[in-house]
Amino acid sequence: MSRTERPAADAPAPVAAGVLSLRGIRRAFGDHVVLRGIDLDVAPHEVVALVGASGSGKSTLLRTVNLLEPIDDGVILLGGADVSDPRVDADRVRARIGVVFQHYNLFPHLSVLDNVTLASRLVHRVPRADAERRGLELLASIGLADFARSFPDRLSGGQQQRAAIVRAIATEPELLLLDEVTSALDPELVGEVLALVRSLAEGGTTIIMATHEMAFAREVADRVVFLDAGRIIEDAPAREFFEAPRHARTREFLARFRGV
Ligand SMILES: Nc1ncnc2c1ncn2[C@@H]1O[C@H](COP(=O)(O)OP(=O)(O)OP(=O)(O)O)[C@@H](O)[C@H]1O
Repeated sequence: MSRTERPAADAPAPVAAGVLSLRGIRRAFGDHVVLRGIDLDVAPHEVVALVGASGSGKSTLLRTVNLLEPIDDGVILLGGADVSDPRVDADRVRARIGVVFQHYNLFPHLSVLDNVTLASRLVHRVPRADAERRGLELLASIGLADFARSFPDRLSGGQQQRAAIVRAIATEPELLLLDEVTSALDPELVGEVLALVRSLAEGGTTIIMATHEMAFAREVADRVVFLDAGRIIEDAPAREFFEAPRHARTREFLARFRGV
């Protein structure tokens, strides 16, 4: 299912424009300042894990990237273009970003295949036959081809979440945002969803994933960004983040995840 192979580990840093750059992102709900000036750059093929305590602002940050949450201040560059400009068509920006939330939001009244192909057909105007061919390939790649014509309620939670993930990549987005995609699953279903995320990461998909799965972040992410009360406290290569965190707040946070 990979679109682009990830460059070899020793390849030079990509010279292409970053996929995403955030500068000074600020968001408050009334007096509650949730994002306090976030700067973040994501390069092509990078997998960034966004970690932090509950309420630290991870979901809000992902929602701002997808323009689902307005910002009070700052700039969002997607592929080098300022998409935080109020004159920008938010739907067109969203069409370039795949998003999967904690609760798999498949449309219950559409077949699994229609769910997977909907955005391609309606937003990207891909002919139905082509969209369905691609959708079936994607469903086959996650072992769900036999459920293509079923409604989502025939699937387990893990199967639904995997279908939601392939739906998000069916349009070949520039960036995939995953917001705690395993948090609502029974523990025995978590592994199958993480395996799919791992294969996308290995295939070169650019991903930002908010997660509480520290072992997974350590294994799959290139970088880990630690958000604490709306600020990025640490932003480091995954190995360095877990083995030699620089900040006391990071160490405190990681101490809660024994065995990582
Ligand atoms: N629409 C809203 N109105 C008011 N407060 C909000 C709104 N959305 C988020 N918040 C607040 O913003 C803070 C950050 O929430 P957010 O969901 O971004 O945190 P999080 O790090 O993703 O947490 P979790 O790990 O529990 O999902 C929380 O205090 C939350 O109550």
